[in-house]
Amino acid sequence: MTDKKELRSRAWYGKNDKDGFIHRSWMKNQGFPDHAFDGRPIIGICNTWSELTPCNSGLRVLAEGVKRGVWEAGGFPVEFPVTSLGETQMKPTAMLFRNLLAMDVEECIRAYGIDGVVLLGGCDKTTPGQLMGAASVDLPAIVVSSGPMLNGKWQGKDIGSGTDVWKFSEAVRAGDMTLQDFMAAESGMSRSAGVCMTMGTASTMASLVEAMGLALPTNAALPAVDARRTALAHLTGKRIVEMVEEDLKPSDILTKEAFENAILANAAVGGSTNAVVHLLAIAGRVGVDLTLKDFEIAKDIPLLVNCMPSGKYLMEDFCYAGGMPVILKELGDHLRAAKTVLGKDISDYAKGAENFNEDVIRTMQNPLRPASGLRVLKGNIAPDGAIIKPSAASDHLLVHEGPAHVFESIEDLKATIDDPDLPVTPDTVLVLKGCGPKGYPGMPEVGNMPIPGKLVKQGVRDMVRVSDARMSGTAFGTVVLHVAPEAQAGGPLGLVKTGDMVRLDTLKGTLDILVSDEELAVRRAEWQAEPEQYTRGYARLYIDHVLQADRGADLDFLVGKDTRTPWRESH
Ligand SMILES: CC(C)(O)[C@@H](O)C(=O)O
Repeated sequence: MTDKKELRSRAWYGKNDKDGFIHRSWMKNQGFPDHAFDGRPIIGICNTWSELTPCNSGLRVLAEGVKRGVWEAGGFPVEFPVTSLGETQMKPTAMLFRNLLAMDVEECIRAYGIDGVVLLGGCDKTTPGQLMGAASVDLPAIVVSSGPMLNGKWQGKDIGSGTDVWKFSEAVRAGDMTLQDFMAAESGMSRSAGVCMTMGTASTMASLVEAMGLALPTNAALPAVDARRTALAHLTGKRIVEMVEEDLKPSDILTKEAFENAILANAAVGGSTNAVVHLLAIAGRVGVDLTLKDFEIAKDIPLLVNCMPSGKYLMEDFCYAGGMPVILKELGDHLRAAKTVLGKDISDYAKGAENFNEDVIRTMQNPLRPASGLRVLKGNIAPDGAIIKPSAASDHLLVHEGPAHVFESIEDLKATIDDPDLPVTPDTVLVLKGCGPKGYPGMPEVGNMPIPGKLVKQGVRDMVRVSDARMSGTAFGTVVLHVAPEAQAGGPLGLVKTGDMVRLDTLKGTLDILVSDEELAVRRAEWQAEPEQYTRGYARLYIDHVLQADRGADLDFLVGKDTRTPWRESH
């Protein structure tokens, strides 16, 4: 007799009837011996590898590392593919499909006879999509991230994914860089497997995964092609078998405190604004009451990681300086008590951490910026909130008043932004509508609008920009994002007109247009939503059910979880 809980996989592979025969026999066509089905933990390796997701192109190697570890620990590893989302390849935006991936992951984990799962992801949306899906089933789960690409190199200098693309393309528009050089830089920027080697969204999410204790220490920063990442995958395979034995589930790890640690860490690393929608969506799955207001806990956390876009180095440098364990050590008492995949407190990740380069990883006493947390804004054009990343903004624009120039759509922006007669000055506030979850659809990374051509040529590099869009985690500028509700959902952003005075006060946390309520009521009565362009399939489902940015842009019917094991057989 044993008091051990019967493994979930026994409902598939532990039966001596027709159903057990079917489940085992067909699996045996891959050469798995009888003892693979002897009651050992079966570990799913949920792989988002795809040639169309360059960030995840190294995941096949890591999957093999995980398998070695699972076998070594006495488990049985089975790899399965799920939808993969190539951030830089998908139109209109990979974000449209994050919830589709989450559904795919959730349904696969639930439908298959596995006891625990290793999530192999890394590209921006694959990390949150996998976590959302896994949290909704709540089997033991652990992450291995793709890891960043090697530092970009070009003309003897380090160049960073995304961040330098935005800089170079503005330089071309300003006439400061030749098109030939621009094209040549492309090959030097992406030199190995892995995700953006700036602190973009992918590395941000990997850093937060580590800060939430969902992956083994050092997972965030080890370069994708560093052999130590394959060793980490091996160790992760060993650990997930133990986690199944301990019944250590996402709901044990993803507490409110873990989300608070992610928010604190996001400030310290100068992380992506996209973390906000992803953390809110993951929290919704596990039933943690996380709101935009909770992001304010980090407003006085200093910027410690000197990586682009907020600083100058890249992820390889961050890794060699000591990586996330050093950040967790610096955060020290700010960190909340929270259990990790190791079954211990998160503070355990910081033990033995050593800072090998205090310019790359600053100390609390000598930060890059004294306060780095994202700021939440509210006001008459963002009643449910908007966000701004002060560490990537220009100090002189953080409190600003100026006339709006409105782009009614992304097409309007693209057609007019380089018009030499565009009526804008450096004080103008650029406002873009129609780029929220329903509007685009999918809430793309277009919030960091280009500076109007005539101003770029005058040397202007930043202006206040406001939209219902997101922006790349690698981008910079005084950019107000995620305005909720979005214009297409009837939010007051849709009522802004060119010439309205806009007041941004990042210090007070406000964003308003100086237009009377009466005038706004008149405009509202005349307002009409744009005609829908996506009328079928998943996009239709998405538009009908997506929640606004302040609720993580999940689908309304995916919030929460269902931890039941399917009880009906397939034959
Ligand atoms: C650079 C990208 C594609 O925009 C994204 O990966 C991000 O960091 O947000």
